[in-house]
Amino acid sequence: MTSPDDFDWARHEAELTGGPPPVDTPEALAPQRWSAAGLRAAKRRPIIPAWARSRTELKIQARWVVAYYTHVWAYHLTRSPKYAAKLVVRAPRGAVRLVAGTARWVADAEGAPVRAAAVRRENAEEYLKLSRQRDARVRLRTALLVAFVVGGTATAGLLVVAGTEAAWYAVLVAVVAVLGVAGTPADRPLVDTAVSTTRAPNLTSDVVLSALGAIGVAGINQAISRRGLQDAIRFAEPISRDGPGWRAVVDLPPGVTVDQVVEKRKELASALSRPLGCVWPEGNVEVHPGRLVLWVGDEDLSKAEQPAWPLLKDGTASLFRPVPFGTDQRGQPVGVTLMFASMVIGSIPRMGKTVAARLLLLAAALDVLAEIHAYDLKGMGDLAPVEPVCHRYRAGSDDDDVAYGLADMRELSAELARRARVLRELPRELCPESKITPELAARTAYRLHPILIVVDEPQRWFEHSEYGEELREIAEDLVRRGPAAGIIAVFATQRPDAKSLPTGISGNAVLRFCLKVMGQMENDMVLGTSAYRNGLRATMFSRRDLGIGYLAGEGDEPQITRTYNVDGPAAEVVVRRARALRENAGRITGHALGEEFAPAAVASVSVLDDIAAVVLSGETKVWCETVAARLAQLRPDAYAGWDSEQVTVALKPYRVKVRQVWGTDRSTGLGANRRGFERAQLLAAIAERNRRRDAG
Ligand SMILES: Nc1ncnc2c1ncn2[C@@H]1O[C@H](COP(=O)(O)OP(=O)(O)OP(=O)(O)O)[C@@H](O)[C@H]1O
Repeated sequence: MTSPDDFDWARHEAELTGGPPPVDTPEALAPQRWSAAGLRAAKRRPIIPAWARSRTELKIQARWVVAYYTHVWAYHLTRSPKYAAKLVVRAPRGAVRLVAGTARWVADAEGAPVRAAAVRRENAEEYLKLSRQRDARVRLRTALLVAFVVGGTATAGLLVVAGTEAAWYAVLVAVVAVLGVAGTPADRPLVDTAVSTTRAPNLTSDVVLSALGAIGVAGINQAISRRGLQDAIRFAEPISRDGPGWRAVVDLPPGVTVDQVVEKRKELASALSRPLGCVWPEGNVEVHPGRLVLWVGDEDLSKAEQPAWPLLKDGTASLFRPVPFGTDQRGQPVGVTLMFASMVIGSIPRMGKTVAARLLLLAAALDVLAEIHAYDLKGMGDLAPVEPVCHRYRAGSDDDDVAYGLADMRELSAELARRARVLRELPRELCPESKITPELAARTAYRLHPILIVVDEPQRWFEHSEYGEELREIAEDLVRRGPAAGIIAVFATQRPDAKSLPTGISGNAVLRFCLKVMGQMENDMVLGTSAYRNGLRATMFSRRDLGIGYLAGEGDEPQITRTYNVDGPAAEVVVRRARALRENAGRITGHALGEEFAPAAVASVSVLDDIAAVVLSGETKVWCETVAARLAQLRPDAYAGWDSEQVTVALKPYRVKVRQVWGTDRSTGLGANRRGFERAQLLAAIAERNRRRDAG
């Protein structure tokens, strides 16, 4: 027999009532109440708005207000004679209007139609009431008028008898001005407009709904046909002004994700009848994947006027703080904090990578502590403006250019090892959390200042037949371990594929700036795995969106950013100022100082051959640290500062396995297991390299 618990009560109840059992419990249907837990989880809005918290932004806003009102004031001042003439011409008409208006007011003309209506209705009682009211009004107003005329005449008489000539003119001007204003026709204002604005159409819920219904997303269309337009798509917040545009927050129908709409940005712009550069759909995955934040600007972002780079004319920068990089769609400044990060910049050709990379170099130039290494491997001279402040600089990708880069990268690799040692050994109170602080960076004794290396088109390094592998290994190592030691590596490429941006670089960069790309693979290469799937699609940018891209890694959320466009000549001016700052601070080094850097000698020696030279023939296994010490003795200019890590990095491209090997510590005479390799593997790697080299 069925027990009461096994009995399907819901089904039988449904059969009796003729409907399906309710899915939502009463609790789920009850309206939400305020709760302490809810309040604790609530997001607090900043007390002081973002623009007032940033000194740069405050400066920009203040500058705008001053510039705006100076313009308006100067504009009207230059037209004041014209305004005066207009007032004089309009004064007679003003006088007529004033007299006629006063007469109508005294005679209570505005009540005439009501009294006439009472007459037409033959309503004697109402007419009598209205007449009495009119008589009282006329009496009062006539008395007021008489008093005003008597007072006015007496004042005028007093002025004529006792007033100065200046007072007469002042009164005359005032009277003419008042009459002129009174005589101004409604359709021809007295003053011209000092600024012209083109108001874009307002964004209303109807416009958004019908646009979303028109872009051909199957899930939206099905929901609309099932539930109707108004019920299929809901607005999570009221549509509001947000900067120079409108912001609509929409919950797409269940099952539809934001990336489906982002993909149709062009169709959406067409459905909204707005230029493509005005329509910016984005997701808010933190809420749910169907939460669409649609920002529709008044002006095409690529055409909208952008403020000048805040550091263009004055100011200095610190790489420990965000440096001005661009503005978002709303015109708000976007900064980039370079310290403790590596960065990749990618896009199809001619979208603004070099301008973005140069901007970072300019900011670094204005931080006198920063040591700059710049590589323009395209060789077009785009980075030439920053050459006067570079510690290392090279344009081009011929063999000797790549050799120069390799020599520098080896130096940086050794510097990385030195810094790691210094940071390890520094007292905790000086270096909490083993992190470089601005104070530590400023202390010359430790040489822990920020180092920025920017490589434009790094694939030309990585594809080099002889040095490519080693360059790639060091670059990956710098991206991985450099940030913690204050070495910031920035790679900008127009070919974001595995060869140009090896996974060791693309996977480990903290900051990412992706201008227009053509496909999902390049998109994810620059913005990170799954970026495309999460609706972060730099494919939506058009070819006209120069300098506009997704910047990820700076804030909580990736943001659309349009870089400041500092062109070559402007960059030169900034660098002149930066060089003067650096000269004053005694911070001109390396290339900028005219120092000879002998890359050919350094790079022409092969690390592999040098390692082979220091491994003795009787040693079957050798520790990396032993090799590092011997290399430093062999060629101090190339290997000073090397430790076990550098030897590991140098051997990696040649597939010599570094693992724990048994050996004897010569200083203590004790045996130990430490990182090292087998000589046989090293010799095999050299043989393989020689074979490949001979094969061409
Ligand atoms: N923020 C910006 N605003 C307006 N125009 C820009 C902006 N950034 C770059 N541009 C323009 O875009 C064009 C291409 O810039 P840039 O040389 O930096 O591109 P690129 O991606 O480095 O090109 P390539 O792939 O050839 O290296 C230039 O004419 C530049 O003036």
